[in-house]
Amino acid sequence: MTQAAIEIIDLSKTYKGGKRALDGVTLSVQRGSIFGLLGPNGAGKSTLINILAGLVNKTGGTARIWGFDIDEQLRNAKNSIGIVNQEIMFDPFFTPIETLDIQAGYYGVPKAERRSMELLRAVHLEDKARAYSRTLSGGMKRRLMVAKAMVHSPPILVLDEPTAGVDIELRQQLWSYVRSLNERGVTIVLTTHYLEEAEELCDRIAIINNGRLIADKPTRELVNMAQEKVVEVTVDRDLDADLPNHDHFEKIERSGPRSLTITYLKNRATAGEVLGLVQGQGFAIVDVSTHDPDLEDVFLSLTRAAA
Ligand SMILES: Nc1ncnc2c1ncn2[C@@H]1O[C@H](COP(=O)(O)OP(=O)(O)OP(=O)(O)O)[C@@H](O)[C@H]1O
Repeated sequence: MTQAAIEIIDLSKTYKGGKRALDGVTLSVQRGSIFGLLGPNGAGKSTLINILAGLVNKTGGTARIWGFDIDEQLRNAKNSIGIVNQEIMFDPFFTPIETLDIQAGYYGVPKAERRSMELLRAVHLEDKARAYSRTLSGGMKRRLMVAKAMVHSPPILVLDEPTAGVDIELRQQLWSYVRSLNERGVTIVLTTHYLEEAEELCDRIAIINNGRLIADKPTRELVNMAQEKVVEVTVDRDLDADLPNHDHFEKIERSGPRSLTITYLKNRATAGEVLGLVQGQGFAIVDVSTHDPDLEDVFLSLTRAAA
């Protein structure tokens, strides 16, 4: 079996003062995947990432990065991962190109192998190569952080909330760069509050809440976990106060003179049955559309259940 890109077993962290930020988290990230780590504010995502980055000491469990144990082979572990933190961290008096060169030097990348300009081009900052970093906009700074995390060509890139405060267009650019890295074989781990983003980008999603893992599944499976489905039905005549009803319907509402919005649980009924029940009550169906549950629905129901 190929080794995982990241393997975490029973990872725990209790901060001084007693806050238990991680409580026995076990998960593994497959090589070549895009893995999403989701959770409400304060769930423990940054703590987990900071442990991998060597910025926070764990209080229990083990973590291996690209097969290297963070306790026993820290240098190899660190060389295998590039981390983009939530906070913007670089000297504002250096230019972007200097920032990348210095970082490459820090990782011992020989001058001939440095790809600073190529990295700036990839994050659309080549025209800012020689500007002071402090003059960059927030979105530009974030893209510089991504380039900085990639100077040593790590096989894993971790992004902790990389698009917080970044506008939609820049976010799209950032994600297309992240996708192209992934296509070239880089394993991606990201935390985000944008659930749609996670749904669109990630192959697999783990959710943590209060320091505990509450889900870890392929994205599709996770989305399928939402039981509520909604079907919009247009019928052939005006609806009066007597709406069709059945105990298979969780909720039924009139959304127009001839249209109905029916919510049902997919483990109790199928769309066909729901439509059959409407027809059975004397309505001919003119049009139908369905709404599939998205990650937001799953996320809310899981975090609510675990609260
Ligand atoms: N240095 C610290 N000392 C004490 N408690 C801390 C420290 N850092 C984080 N915590 C606490 O640990 C818990 C987990 O925080 P963490 O930053 O890992 O969450 P998060 O999921 O990344 O949240 P967010 O999405 O808001 O960044 C929180 O209750 C937080 O207040």
